[in-house]
Amino acid sequence: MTAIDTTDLRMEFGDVTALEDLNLTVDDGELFGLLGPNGSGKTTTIEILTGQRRPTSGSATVLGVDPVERPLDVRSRIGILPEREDPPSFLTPREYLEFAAEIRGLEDAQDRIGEWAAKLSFEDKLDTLATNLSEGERQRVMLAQAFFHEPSLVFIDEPLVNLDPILQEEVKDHLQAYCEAGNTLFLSTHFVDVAEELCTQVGILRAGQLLGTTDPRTLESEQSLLEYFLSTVEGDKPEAVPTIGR
Ligand SMILES: Nc1ncnc2c1ncn2[C@@H]1O[C@H](COP(=O)(O)OP(=O)(O)OP(=O)(O)O)[C@@H](O)[C@H]1O
Repeated sequence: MTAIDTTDLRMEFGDVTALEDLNLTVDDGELFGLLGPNGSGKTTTIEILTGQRRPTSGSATVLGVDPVERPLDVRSRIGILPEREDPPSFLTPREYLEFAAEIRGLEDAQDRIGEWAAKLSFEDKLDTLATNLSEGERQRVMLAQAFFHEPSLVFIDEPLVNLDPILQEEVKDHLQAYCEAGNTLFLSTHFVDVAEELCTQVGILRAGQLLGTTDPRTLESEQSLLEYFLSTVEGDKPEAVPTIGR
């Protein structure tokens, strides 16, 4: 089955073409990573697929639903974590997650909140105002809201940003287990090493054009995903691309 399918998806902002006729398919169970330089159209792609932005032309289906015609329907079926999005500063994680649970019609909110706070190690901060949380703690709360209603498809922009190395490893394990259970993950990232370690499919975007997709596990043994990325994008020096450890 296909989780995401786009046909000639195009987004123009005035004279800037953010996406140029994107044709992309992501199958169920894939851990898909969209890699690309700054301004290549990754966020725009996620915004269209999650029903937040109407494309200039072209079409898409997400879990079989058109995100342009039925954005609320799509958003009720998926999880979303945009880049650098925080819980409201004036709410505690518990209050914010209760609010998110109510919107999603979850009846066992307290159980799920407890379960995800334990999984992401913020049980002791559940009743602390978000303004008093560290960046990494806020990212954990946002990860919990993306997953705690158990959607079969989640979109995440930079999943590991601000997490300490221990939690990064735990979140990576979670993301892989989530897809091994048959769910689908759509990541956007600048971190080639993260994509290489986690993803089952990687798409390379440059200036709104999808230049190629590959399964990093099937690259020639002497070719890293970083080399594939650079040769696909333009043959820059490896130092031009950040890795999570930098
Ligand atoms: N609302 C907007 N109005 C005008 N131009 C926009 C708007 N949103 C994005 N753009 C432009 O569209 C292009 C793609 O932007 P987008 O944010 O999708 O890239 P990105 O790959 O997510 O970048 P980054 O890696 O820097 O986050 C860029 O040239 C950007 O300046």
